[in-house]
Amino acid sequence: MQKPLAITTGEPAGIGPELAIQLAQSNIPAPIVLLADRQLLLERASCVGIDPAIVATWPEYRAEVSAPVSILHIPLVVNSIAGQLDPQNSSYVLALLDRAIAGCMQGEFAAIVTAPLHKGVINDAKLGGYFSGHTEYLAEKTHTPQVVMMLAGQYGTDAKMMRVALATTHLPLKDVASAVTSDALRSTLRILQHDLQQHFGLAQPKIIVAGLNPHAGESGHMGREEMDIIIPVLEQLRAEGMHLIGPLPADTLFNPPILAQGDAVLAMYHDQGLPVLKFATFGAGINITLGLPIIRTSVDHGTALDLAGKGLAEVGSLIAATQLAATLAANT
Ligand SMILES: NC(=O)C1=CN([C@@H]2O[C@H](COP(=O)(O)OP(=O)(O)OC[C@H]3O[C@@H](n4cnc5c(N)ncnc54)[C@H](O)[C@@H]3O)[C@@H](O)[C@H]2O)C=CC1
Ligand SMILES: NCC(=O)COP(=O)(O)O
Repeated sequence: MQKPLAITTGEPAGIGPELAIQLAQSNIPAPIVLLADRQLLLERASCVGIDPAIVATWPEYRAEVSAPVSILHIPLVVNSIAGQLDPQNSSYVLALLDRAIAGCMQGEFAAIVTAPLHKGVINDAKLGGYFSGHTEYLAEKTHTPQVVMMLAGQYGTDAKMMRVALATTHLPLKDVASAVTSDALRSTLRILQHDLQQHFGLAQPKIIVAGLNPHAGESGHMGREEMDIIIPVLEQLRAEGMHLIGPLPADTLFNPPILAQGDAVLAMYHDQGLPVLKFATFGAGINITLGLPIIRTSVDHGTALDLAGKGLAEVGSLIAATQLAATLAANT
């Protein structure tokens, strides 16, 4: 049998469990295993008016559902109420991830697809060590020195593809400039180019690189990171054959004619690139972690505590992330 995709259902008080149930009813071209507390899934299914008809426990499957689905039961620490965070369940959220990572590394699962978790409540739980997000946690647990966060989605009436990768991920804004070093930028661009070639069939990807400062530093008068770091790195990598455009001012590079010149944008920080991507593609965007030894995709949204347990959350992003994981797994 085809190896299944592991779906971590994320923060139990958020929308992840009910979206996972909806995903299980949709047409996914691969078997899926939902990592969750079984009772939580059944409760949230009834909240949103779905009879999930999933009784199989991984590694069993029931063939009569549209996609072969099973549940890998991991118990909650305490009962979870939709919309109400409880730090006591943070170890449960990490246990879902740890099990999925171990299964992927050992060849049990073909890929991990993550429903959203809540970074704040995991830190509130004080489990030892700062928790930045899935991206950094996956890098640490797979012993990967550097990964790249990229979000992608279709936008506009002609369904153009927008891909936005980040040079830095979950950092306080005050720490961003010092994190944009020559070494980090070089390896980010190499990982981005490699994975665009390997996973997205782009033989010679064109990457548009944003500046860090307003107007890309205005020739050094409005910040020197472009002159001192970004431009030298781009020149070096162009000499190696990479097709790089920029650094361009971030406020104008998302104009459609400029965007059309590249296959992906490298933004210097989270809130430089992602607001544009999410504005354009929200509800169907995908987050993919590049540079990992395993395949990991995710949704473009968070835990949406305001919608949890109400059946109002859109499942499009989780379906898109799962379909991409299935495609990447089939091509690997
Ligand atoms: N992959 C992940 O695990 C991610 C986790 N987060 C985490 O989620 C938590 C909450 O973040 P927020 O900034 O409040 O963002 P959020 O995405 O949870 O919510 C922002 C707004 O979008 C709406 N929304 C979100 N998902 C939706 C969906 N599927 N369908 C319809 N409407 C939806 C919410 O109702 C809310 O109005 C934070 O702790 C954040 O770190 C955020 C992004 C990704
Ligand atoms: N806004 C995207 C985001 O925060 C993704 O975080 P994660 O996938 O690293 O948990």
